[in-house]
Amino acid sequence: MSSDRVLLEVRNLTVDYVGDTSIARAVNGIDFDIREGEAFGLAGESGCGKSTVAFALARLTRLPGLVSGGSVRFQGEEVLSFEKARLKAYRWREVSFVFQSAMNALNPVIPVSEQIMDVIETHNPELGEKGARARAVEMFELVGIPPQRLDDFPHQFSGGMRQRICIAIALALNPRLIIMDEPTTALDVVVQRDIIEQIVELKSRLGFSVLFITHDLGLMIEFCDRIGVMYSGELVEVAPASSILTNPQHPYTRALGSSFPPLSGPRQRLEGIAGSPPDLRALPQGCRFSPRCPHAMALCSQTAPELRFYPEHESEAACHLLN
Ligand SMILES: Nc1ncnc2c1ncn2[C@@H]1O[C@H](COP(=O)(O)OP(=O)(O)OP(=O)(O)O)[C@@H](O)[C@H]1O
Repeated sequence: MSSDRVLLEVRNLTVDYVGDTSIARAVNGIDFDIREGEAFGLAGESGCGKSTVAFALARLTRLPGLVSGGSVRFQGEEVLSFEKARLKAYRWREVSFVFQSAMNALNPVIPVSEQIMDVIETHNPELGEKGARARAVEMFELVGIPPQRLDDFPHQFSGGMRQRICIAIALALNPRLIIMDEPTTALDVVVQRDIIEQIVELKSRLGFSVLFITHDLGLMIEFCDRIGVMYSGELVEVAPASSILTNPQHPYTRALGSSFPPLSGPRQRLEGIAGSPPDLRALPQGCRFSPRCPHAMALCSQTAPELRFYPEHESEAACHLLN
């Protein structure tokens, strides 16, 4: 269960990719909060900026990417101005990351035990080798892998098990926030669901928050408390997962929902979304979705709408049609 206490507060976050002759603003001043114990999802078509946001929150943006503005506050502290030592603690102890390709990041020539213990000992030198091993055993048990296998090499595990090991490493320091960017996409559907169910169970037991990015909208709705929908580097809607498809406020959210097969009920034709997202170097004036929006009005191609809270729907949306 999530509480009302805010863990991470993102305000006006802006991220650019700087080229030789032009700048692409991949994230354009977005605002959202992740609450304590909450699973927050970021949805949207490929290229809308989800991973760019995830990297910026963990201060992992690398050139040509540049966080050019805004604020990211973690428990009230400004992450964007952390010095080196504070950043190191933030990245592991407070926030950790699980990527799609995380399982390939395990070093193939080093036993898994050493790789987990290395993370634990670096951040908790007082535990010593014995203490670190005990913690590694505990983490293996937590993600459902027999601890007898701790000294095996990565290739001795299946893809699903390797991804569980990465989740064990991500959880080893008991972080408050786990950023998961397509954490199970490379795995088969049954293993994906199994791992997600396990993360849900761990989340309710340990109380951490999750930022979840996946193309699987069904999985996201099942797993998340709230979902932010991004379009062309901006948040167009933030709403409870339970109502985002049944009561979407923004035409893009509606379109995203109708391009997604229903989980139950009669089969429907997928409407899809005509057209494609704009080139970041040649953005339309006004609302970025207006050239594809079936309901666009004259105002939409003149003025960009702001994200506003609509209490009757418990959601925020950025659309002139709602005003
Ligand atoms: N290193 C880079 N250099 C230049 N542009 C980049 C770079 N990385 C990403 N971009 C651009 O930034 C935008 C956002 O990309 P990002 O990977 O964050 O999107 P995404 O929503 O996570 O996509 P996907 O779902 O495909 O992972 C895209 O237009 C992409 O082309």
